[in-house]
Amino acid sequence: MYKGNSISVIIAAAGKGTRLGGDIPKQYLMIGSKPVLAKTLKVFSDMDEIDHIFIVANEEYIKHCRNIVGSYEINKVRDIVRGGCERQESVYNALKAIGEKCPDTDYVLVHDGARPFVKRHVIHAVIEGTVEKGAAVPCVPMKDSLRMATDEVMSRSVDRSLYFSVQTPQGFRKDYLKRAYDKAYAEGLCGTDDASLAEKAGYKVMLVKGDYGNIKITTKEDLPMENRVGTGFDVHAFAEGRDLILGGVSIPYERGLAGHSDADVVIHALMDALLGAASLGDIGKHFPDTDDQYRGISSMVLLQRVGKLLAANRYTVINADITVMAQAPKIGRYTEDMRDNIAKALDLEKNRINIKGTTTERLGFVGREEGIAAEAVCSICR
Ligand SMILES: Nc1ccn([C@@H]2O[C@H](COP(=O)(O)OP(=O)(O)OP(=O)(O)O)[C@@H](O)[C@H]2O)c(=O)n1
Ligand SMILES: C[C@](O)(CO)[C@H](O)COP(=O)(O)O
Repeated sequence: MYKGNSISVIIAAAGKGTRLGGDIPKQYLMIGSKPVLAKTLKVFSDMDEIDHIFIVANEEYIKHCRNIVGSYEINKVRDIVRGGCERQESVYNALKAIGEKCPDTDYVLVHDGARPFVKRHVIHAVIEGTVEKGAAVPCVPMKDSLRMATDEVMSRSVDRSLYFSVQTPQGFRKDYLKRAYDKAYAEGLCGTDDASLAEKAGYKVMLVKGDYGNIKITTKEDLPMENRVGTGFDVHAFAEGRDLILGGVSIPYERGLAGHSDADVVIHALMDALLGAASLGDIGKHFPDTDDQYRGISSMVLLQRVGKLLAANRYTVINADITVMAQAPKIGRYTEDMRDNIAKALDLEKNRINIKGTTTERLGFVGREEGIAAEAVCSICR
């Protein structure tokens, strides 16, 4: 209860997300460990000022919505209402549900399910404005210069200080919003937001301070970047009669490394780091040493495949840092060529790859020159 008033929130989440594209509507995409819609709902559900939440969802996602409400412990959800073809129709359906299920509601906030970054201070400002003036919307000043297209090729500048970008939640006295929507429905009026319908019904709308971070996820550029790290470690023993291949470079030495493939320990550590960062398992899973097709294969070929696999999962490699532990031979003079090879296989700039060599001061199996070990750390994003 907010100062003796009951507040219901409509979360409009019945859109298809056509401008963003993809297999599922944007409100169900994951941001970190939570779906967009769960993040949005949680903000309102955790606020004492909010009494009731009504979600609007596409018919085929109502069950999924119910699961989100249960899994992410969203409280105060009174109904999940079927959406309409347009946002306006979806909100109207929820408004009718509020009338039936929570008739005690004094104020209604309407918020886009696709605005998960809304902050409490914006919601507070909207509530205060709504209680004071009957209708309030959050907005932010335009940052870019504005031009109005006058025909297909020409345009003229516009005074941007007169214009604001409007966000949600938009708050209204319930009777104002109901009247505005009833009128719009009866007269076939349309608006891109709730405030425009309230205005068409003759109500004045107060502007309150929004937040530039309160974006509506609309196109793929609006999705936050996901950064991940991975580590990889590999060891191969020296063997007589084999070539020594490190980072795709054939290094002149009296022995090579034993293995099913070319035993390029540097590339193996790197591939495990990349696969690990993307939660795609490890090289044993993708290129098992029980499979004859990988006998003697160049690890650079496998690295290219790992790069493609990451790209297919929309990951981009940011950088990789590799430490090669070898008592002998000294690898310093070959690291530039290794970096070139790796950058080429992953289609990256060379400065995203670093390779360092170290001895182990004659300690352990590396120190006894029984084999070579490599460790890789990488970071990827999507
Ligand atoms: N019929 C609709 C259309 C939209 N919305 C919701 O209204 C909000 C703002 O709409 P928009 O960004 O246009 O979402 P979509 O309609 O999904 O996007 P697009 O126009 O790209 O298809 C979103 O949370 C969306 O789920 C809704 O509840 N019902
Ligand atoms: C309601 C809204 O988010 C306010 O900015 C916006 O009007 C929705 O417009 P859309 O065309 O449905 O994206």
